[in-house]
Amino acid sequence: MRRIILASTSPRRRELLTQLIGDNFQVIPSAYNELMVEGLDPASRVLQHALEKGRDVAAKYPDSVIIAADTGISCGGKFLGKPAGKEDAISMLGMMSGRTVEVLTGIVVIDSENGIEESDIISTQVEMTNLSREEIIAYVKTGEPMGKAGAFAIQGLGAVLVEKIEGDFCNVVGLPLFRLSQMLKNKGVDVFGLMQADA
Ligand SMILES: Cc1cn([C@H]2C[C@H](O)[C@@H](COP(=O)(O)OP(=O)(O)OP(=O)(O)O)O2)c(=O)[nH]c1=O
Repeated sequence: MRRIILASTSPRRRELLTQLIGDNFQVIPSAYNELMVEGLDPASRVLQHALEKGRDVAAKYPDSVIIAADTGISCGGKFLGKPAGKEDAISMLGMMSGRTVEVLTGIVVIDSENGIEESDIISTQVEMTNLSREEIIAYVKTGEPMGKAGAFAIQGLGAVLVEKIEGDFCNVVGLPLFRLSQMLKNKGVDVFGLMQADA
């Protein structure tokens, strides 16, 4: 079975990929600095970041299947990434309060044996509830917003902020598992077969 590598530092992405293929992968973070790409629209930005992360690891690990992703929020066309600190998190959540935002994940699967890349941008519409400043400050004080695009975690306490979504839930967390399963199949990775081996 080909070596599968998740090019990510995200514990959430690791958990999501485990849901799909068990422990049949290695985690090797990319050395790519996400700050390097500027001036792109939100969708192009997450795609470019995902591609750069995947290519960085693919160059170091031949004969593998490399998975990389990048998630951001488009709020009225403005890109929101991970908050720089508590004040930034408060500002982001205030901006999103009562609005429908677009969570965008750029996803890439690279066959580092032949260099063939497959990539996509998956969008989930997320309707945020109205939040008072007191609620926002209380949520930020839990610490959950840090390290999360848009300063919330839908899979955690952040569920309280989300009235409804339209699209893939896993995509909001950080890996669009349905689309990823299709991309892995195109690279000869049979997720059902892998999980049978683990059963
Ligand atoms: C919107 C949202 C994001 N997130 C997290 C997933 C990602 O870890 C993070 C998105 O930021 P990213 O910059 O995409 O990912 P990362 O820096 O955490 O990890 P890496 O680049 O090494 O893959 O936000 C949630 O956990 N829940 C959510 O609801």
